[in-house]
Amino acid sequence: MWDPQVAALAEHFRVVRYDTRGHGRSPVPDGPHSIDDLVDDAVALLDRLGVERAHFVGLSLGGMTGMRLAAREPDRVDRLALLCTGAAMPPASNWTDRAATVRGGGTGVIAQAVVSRWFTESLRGQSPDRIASFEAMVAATPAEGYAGCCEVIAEMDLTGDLPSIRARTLVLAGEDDPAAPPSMMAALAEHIPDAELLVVPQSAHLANVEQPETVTEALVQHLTAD
Ligand SMILES: O=C(O)CC1=CCC(=O)O1
Repeated sequence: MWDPQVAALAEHFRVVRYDTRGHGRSPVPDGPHSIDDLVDDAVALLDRLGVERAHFVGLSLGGMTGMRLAAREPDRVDRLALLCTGAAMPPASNWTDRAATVRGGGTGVIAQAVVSRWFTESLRGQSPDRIASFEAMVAATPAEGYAGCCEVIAEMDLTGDLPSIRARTLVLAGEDDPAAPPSMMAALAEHIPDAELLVVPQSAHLANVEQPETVTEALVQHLTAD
């Protein structure tokens, strides 16, 4: 997911990417899981790598992990970048219904609908092969891993954490993101004390993929600024 940014970030930083539990090449532990479990995973990874303090960049569920990490473990987070995410995503039934659907039929049955919210209609029309590769990625995600993370979002409300985030924070929204619209992102920027909001035009939920130059430049600027 971060392929478009990694080379530019690696010019400045040691870059570590990881798959959230239940996704990609990470294990699918028994649930139920909570946002604190996802934070425990991030802290365990930092500990394993001997990293005391890091910048954290997260999109969607990764951003939720970043918010909770920065609020719960303020000494471990230097700067924070939150992309296309929210402190809560009600109603919970959207997520518990989705969990039930994938447990019943696998992630393949939702792949097309999910990815249709990740990119604008314009990109979907121009790059069907790219869209197909993201649909394949969703369809390859273990059903239990995906469902367990849907339940994390269903249960999660980080609204009370926002004022205690000390990290300087970039809040980056996709202008056309139906999942985390700019109004939701503006609320994050309003309640996190040292936050700046950037709305990226012509992008939906995966703004970093659809507008890679704009997002990479914003991240490098945010993470390297004095
Ligand atoms: O895939 C989606 O439906 C969009 C989304 C919102 C939060 C999240 O983790 O994914």
